[in-house]
Amino acid sequence: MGLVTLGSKSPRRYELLKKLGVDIVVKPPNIEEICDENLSVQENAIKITLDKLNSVRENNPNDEIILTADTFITLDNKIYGKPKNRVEAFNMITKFSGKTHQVLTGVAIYSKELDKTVTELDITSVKFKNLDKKTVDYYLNFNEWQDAAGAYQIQNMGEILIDYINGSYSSVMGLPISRIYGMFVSLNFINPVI
Ligand SMILES: Cc1cn([C@H]2C[C@H](O)[C@@H](COP(=O)(O)OP(=O)(O)OP(=O)(O)O)O2)c(=O)[nH]c1=O
Repeated sequence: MGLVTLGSKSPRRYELLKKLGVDIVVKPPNIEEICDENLSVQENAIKITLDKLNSVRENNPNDEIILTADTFITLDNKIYGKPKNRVEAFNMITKFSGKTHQVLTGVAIYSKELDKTVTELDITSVKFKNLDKKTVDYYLNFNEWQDAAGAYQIQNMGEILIDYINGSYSSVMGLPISRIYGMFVSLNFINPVI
């Protein structure tokens, strides 16, 4: 099997992709993540994922397989990315308290051999428990909010905030592994027939 260029600086994405047994080289994109107000939330998730893909492709025109992704959260038509500071993180988690939000993860994969790009969008629902101020502050002290869309990390102590999820756990972490397997198969990169 060939080498996958992972266009992401996220260590979670690296670990998740590794589980598929592929060899990986990390080459993060160089873009500003800008949403287009004329697009829907879903369209924006794919747009930013493709912006990342195009950036990595431009800088690495000889790479065979390039994968990029983008994760953000929506609740009541508002988009939540990574919080800039602890106050923003506190407000985000408080907004999610007792409610169900959607985690959107867009994925784009380019195959040079086929000269083809495939994209998918995973939407997973996450229901938060009713959280009092003390619990939110207790969670924020773990400092997981600093590098996660929505200010929590399901794979770490973020689990204490969650009632249940409906969808893909790996997608909430940053990469929907089951979908990516299907995308690799469709691009003939993984061949399940031995
Ligand atoms: C909701 C949630 C997000 N996250 C992380 C996954 C992503 O790394 C991050 C979402 O931000 P992204 O902007 O999608 O990704 P990134 O900036 O970390 O990396 P890159 O743009 O280089 O690909 O939030 C978790 O680790 N756990 C969670 O439960």
